[in-house]
Amino acid sequence: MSATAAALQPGLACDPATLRSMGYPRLRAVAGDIRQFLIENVCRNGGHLGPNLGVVELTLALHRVFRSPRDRILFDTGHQAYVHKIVTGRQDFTSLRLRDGLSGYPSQAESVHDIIENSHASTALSYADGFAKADEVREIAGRTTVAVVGDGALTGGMCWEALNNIGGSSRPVVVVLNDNGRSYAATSGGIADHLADLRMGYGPNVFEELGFVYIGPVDGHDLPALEHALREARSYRSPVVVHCVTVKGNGFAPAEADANDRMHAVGPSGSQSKPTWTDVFASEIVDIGAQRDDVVCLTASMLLPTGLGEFARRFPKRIFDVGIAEQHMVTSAAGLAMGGCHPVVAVYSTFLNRAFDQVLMDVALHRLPVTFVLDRAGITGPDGASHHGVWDIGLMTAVPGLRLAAPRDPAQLRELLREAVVATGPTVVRFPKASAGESIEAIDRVGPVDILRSTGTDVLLVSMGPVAEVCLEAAALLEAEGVGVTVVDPRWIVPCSPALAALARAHRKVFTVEDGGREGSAGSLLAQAIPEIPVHTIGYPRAFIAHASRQQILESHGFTGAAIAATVLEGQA
Ligand SMILES: Cc1ncc(C[n+]2csc(CCOP(=O)(O)OP(=O)(O)O)c2C)c(N)n1
Ligand SMILES: CC(=O)[C@@H](O)[C@H](O)COP(=O)(O)O
Ligand SMILES: [Mg+2]
Repeated sequence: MSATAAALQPGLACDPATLRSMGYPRLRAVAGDIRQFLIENVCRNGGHLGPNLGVVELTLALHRVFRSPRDRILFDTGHQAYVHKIVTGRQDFTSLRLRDGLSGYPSQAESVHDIIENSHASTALSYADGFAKADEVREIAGRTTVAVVGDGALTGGMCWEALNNIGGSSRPVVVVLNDNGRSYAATSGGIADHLADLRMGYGPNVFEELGFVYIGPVDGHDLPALEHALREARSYRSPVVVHCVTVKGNGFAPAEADANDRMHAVGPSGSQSKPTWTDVFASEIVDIGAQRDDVVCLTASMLLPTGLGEFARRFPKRIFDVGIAEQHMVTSAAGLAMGGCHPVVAVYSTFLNRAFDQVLMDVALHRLPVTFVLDRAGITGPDGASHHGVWDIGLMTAVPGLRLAAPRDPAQLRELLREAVVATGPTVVRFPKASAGESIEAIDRVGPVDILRSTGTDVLLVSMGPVAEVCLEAAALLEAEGVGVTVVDPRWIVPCSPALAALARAHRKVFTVEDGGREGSAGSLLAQAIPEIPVHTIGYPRAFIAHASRQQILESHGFTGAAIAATVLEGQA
């Protein structure tokens, strides 16, 4: 019987205890129901379909062999934890990734079975190392720490730092390698080649060399084989790697046939796709690449999501996919720059967080011409707190010599990207996960600063990035209240330009609006430049912001014309 669209067939108990009481025929039927449930619900609401279809049997086996939450089951990245949620009491996916609904990642608030909420890859083995050490220090025996890590995540350096610490110890850690041969695209490089050898059953085994017992390759869709391997792993009471071979998108032909990414992440059904900021970048970087043969592009396993697909097709010798390895990517870009290239590092804002030291000490300290293109900057939405790109401005304001641009529209993205790739030092260009919108013309330009509207000097409204439309709406509302407003767009928001400071000094009050955190904001740089004039910064609080749609979060944080106008009027008082 196929599962209903809203929830698994009522009464289909598939909690861990019930799962343990089932025979394999019944289990296989449950696996089929779960697969159908995932297809119906994720295709409707959006989410990570391919990864979860690939771990149905694996997750059932994990919960039959290990006793969560006493045994911890950690999911690396967490995008593949839907089945885990279904078997731990959360079978209504109608609210998946919606405001106040089910998170698309493990959530401690949802269940005692959920542990890692961070959606950044390659962390689970380090958590496992810590948990196992804590049990040893506290002399808690008899439980196992299990970490499920994908072959893509395994290309992340943190995994190998953790393997170095876990291997050879006597701590009961079971690493379940979910090897489907893909990140988004097929994984490549030395680790991928080694895993391919192991999948064929031959070759020296890196895990054994590091002090692990290696069990595998195991068919990741064969329930008896999986359980046998996991029971054996549990029995060793020492570090073990169980190498499971799975199929991303298993059981759903359109996913299995998806050459790009096996339906890694699908949008809500019926969602219209207007040209996005990523599309604008994707076309401009190809034009730049055609004119500049020193321009090379780098991605951390996200070639298509960051818009580099066409660049890769046109310039196959000038594209580098380094795996999920942002720290390495940045310092490799530093090497490329020292070697005479102009690297363009395309990365989601939130994932650059982990490469801050590399930006600071490997790129900026050497004053290198590297351009960072930060997609998904600002609020992203359904992926929740660890995916919002709200820290990049604050981090980058601390980097000496680095300049950061926040385009307001497609035309400015093209213009600022071209300015960035001819800069002699490090530059950043950031834009959100959103449709690119219409161009917003300037009425004048003072130095690098665009004047968008000017009806008086009571208030200077500084629009930074994709907020010009709501700033202009606010200005119209304020003018109706008799407040004279000038709206400007600095374009380069870090560091604060003298032209912007001079404009601000000609006004009574200054308000800045930016799609980023208030702490360390570009607005705070302006405030430091003009201490004699009050500057009010509109941005996000120093908080982790829960998942909802981008628009819902923008509105709830005052990013509307009316709310900005009200803030200005209050500030005027
Ligand atoms: C640090 C970091 N970089 C990039 C991403 C984006 N991302 C999410 S899932 C994924 C691929 C993960 O591949 P794998 O670990 O093999 O899991 P699978 O989807 O194949 O199950 C990537 C690159 C991320 N979550 N974290
Ligand atoms: C889990 C992960 O990090 C990515 O799959 C992310 O969910 C993709 O985000 P976008 O949908 O914004 O590309
Ligand atoms: Mg994978």
